[in-house]
Amino acid sequence: MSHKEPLLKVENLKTQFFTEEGTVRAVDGVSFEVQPGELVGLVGESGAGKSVAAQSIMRLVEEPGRIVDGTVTYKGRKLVDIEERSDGTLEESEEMLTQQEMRRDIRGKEIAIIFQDPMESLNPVFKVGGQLREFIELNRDVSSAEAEEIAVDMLREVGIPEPEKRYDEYPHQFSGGMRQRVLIAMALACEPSLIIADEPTTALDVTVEGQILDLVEDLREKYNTAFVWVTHDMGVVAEICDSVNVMYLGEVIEQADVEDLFYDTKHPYTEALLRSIPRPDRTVESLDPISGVMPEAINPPSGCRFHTRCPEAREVCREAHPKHGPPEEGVTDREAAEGESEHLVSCVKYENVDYEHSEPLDNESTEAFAGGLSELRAGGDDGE
Ligand SMILES: Nc1ncnc2c1ncn2[C@@H]1O[C@H](COP(=O)(O)OP(=O)(O)OP(=O)(O)O)[C@@H](O)[C@H]1O
Repeated sequence: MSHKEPLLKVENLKTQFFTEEGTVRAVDGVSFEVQPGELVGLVGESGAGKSVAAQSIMRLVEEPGRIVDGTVTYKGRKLVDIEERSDGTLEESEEMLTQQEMRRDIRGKEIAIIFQDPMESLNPVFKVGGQLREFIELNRDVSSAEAEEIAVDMLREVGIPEPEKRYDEYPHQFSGGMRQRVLIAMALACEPSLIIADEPTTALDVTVEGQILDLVEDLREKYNTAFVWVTHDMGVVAEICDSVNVMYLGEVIEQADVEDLFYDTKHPYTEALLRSIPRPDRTVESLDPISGVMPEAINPPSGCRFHTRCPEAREVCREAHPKHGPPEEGVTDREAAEGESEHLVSCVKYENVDYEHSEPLDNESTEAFAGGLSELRAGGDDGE
């Protein structure tokens, strides 16, 4: 979203799962950028496609999933460069890195990933220090003794008390927060330029989450590491993100700097997400969960995908798929989107179509308040 050369550029990324029930369009034309040292949020409800987008960047999508289109450029190298031909077959460019090159040059060293559940990433039968040391040895050109030294330093760096002693302990001897710190240590161990963090604090209680977010802020300043931060929690977004991509059913529907997103909100979905969390400038009484449950990504609604739940939906939203562009002056084509405005939104009400004259859709009667977004509300409530 800026004229500088970004660290990471994701363009029109599409990832689908080919299941017996049909094709799941998990990520459906997502574009965003990450500048060096920037913390970029990917936010949205469960099933929006955040995790699959994160996995796609690292080429870690598993069967029956496949990246079917798009480009991911990192420091000028093509992590993904796939084009869907008109006959539906896929063409990978020659520039696209092989899986071997991804393993050798990118994963761990250049881009590290932190998952929500540290127990998935840490082997319970090996000591924490040994796992950390092995990872460092594998990815950096150092001896075993040097790797051990770096590992202990990293444990200290992420705030683990008595790191020499904890080095010799097993994962189950660490609390959830401490385990997450170990994963952050592991992610940082090879001094990557980018860390992709997939809901790394969701399982933690609010106090520990706050400590981890503070730690990430400190480390980011020290190492100038950029982050892509996947979360469903707007409270987390407010606390640490520089810029934000709001996802709904596989699409980014609003992207902006964090201040603009919160104080100059454009998309009714973002508005709804923000209403569902407590904020200092709004009373708790006004908390309002989003009505309805997110539809399936196999059969996304026609037109604007949010129209079935949108309080501002009109007839036209059922038919017209909104373009992604700056909200001002109804500018909608991609050239304009790449111009001045850094705030992009996909909503028909900002386009020069017949929104004004279109009949409102009565969503409240068609979609009962089904109590969707319980997860989001829980995140928000905890944040109080
Ligand atoms: N292995 C799979 N097979 C089929 N569909 C999948 C698979 N993995 C993900 N999906 C589908 O892809 C879509 C996006 O899922 P994704 O996990 O990225 O959502 P998310 O926004 O990260 O939500 P969550 O926070 O629940 O992980 C969903 O519709 C999901 O059901």
